Amino acid sequence: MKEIVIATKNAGKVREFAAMFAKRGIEVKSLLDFPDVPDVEETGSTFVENAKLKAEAVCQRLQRPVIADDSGLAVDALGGRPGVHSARYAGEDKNDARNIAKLLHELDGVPMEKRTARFHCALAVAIPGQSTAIVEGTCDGYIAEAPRGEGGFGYDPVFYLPERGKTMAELTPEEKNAISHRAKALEKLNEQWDEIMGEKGRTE
Ligand SMILES: O=c1nc[nH]c2c1ncn2[C@H]1C[C@H](O)[C@@H](COP(=O)(O)OP(=O)(O)OP(=O)(O)O)O1
Ligand SMILES: [Mg+2]
Repeated sequence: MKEIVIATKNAGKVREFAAMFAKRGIEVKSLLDFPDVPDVEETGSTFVENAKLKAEAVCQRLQRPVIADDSGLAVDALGGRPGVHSARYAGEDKNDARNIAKLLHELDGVPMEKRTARFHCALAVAIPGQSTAIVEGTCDGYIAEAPRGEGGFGYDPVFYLPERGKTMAELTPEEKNAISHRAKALEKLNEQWDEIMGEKGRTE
């Protein structure tokens, strides 16, 4: 396999997948390259369900192997919210800055030790004629009291990693791609690659 389609229009995800698959010599395409593919409604109640919905709909349409990523942030003090609603937390327009502002507002007055949170990533791999495979990864941290850093995307500027004394947005792309929920899910996919991809997985 020389090329894989990621069923996303999120440019931040595309950048990270492109960097991580480049190590295997695989080129990443996304729905930004297939503008005619309609949006898939994320009607599931879990990351896994939504990743499956996206991967299977786009695989059905393109008739080739497709990976979808459904991911988000679960904050303990908010009972796991925004969770699967992370992208549209502050409104349908999926605005990162407004999502962060809403999150900080909801956590106003909550002390640092109670601001524990976790990023989740579910990856669904849909291949024509096969059952869909799922891998997952998580990354633990805290919600900072103010945004910091320019890297990454989404909630990265407020996702604080105590062991580094930095937010996810203050890491280099290489550093983020070594520890993120997405990187951990991809590691699991790598371990199962031959099994999942079969003949299609060969690099030649
Ligand atoms: O590494 C991350 N660093 C920061 N924030 C992140 C990360 N990973 C996911 N997130 C946030 C962004 C968005 O608010 C939600 C994903 O929502 P999610 O539906 O999976 O993606 P999306 O709608 O942006 O693109 P698409 O569905 O086309 O893949 O979680
Ligand atoms: Mg989405």
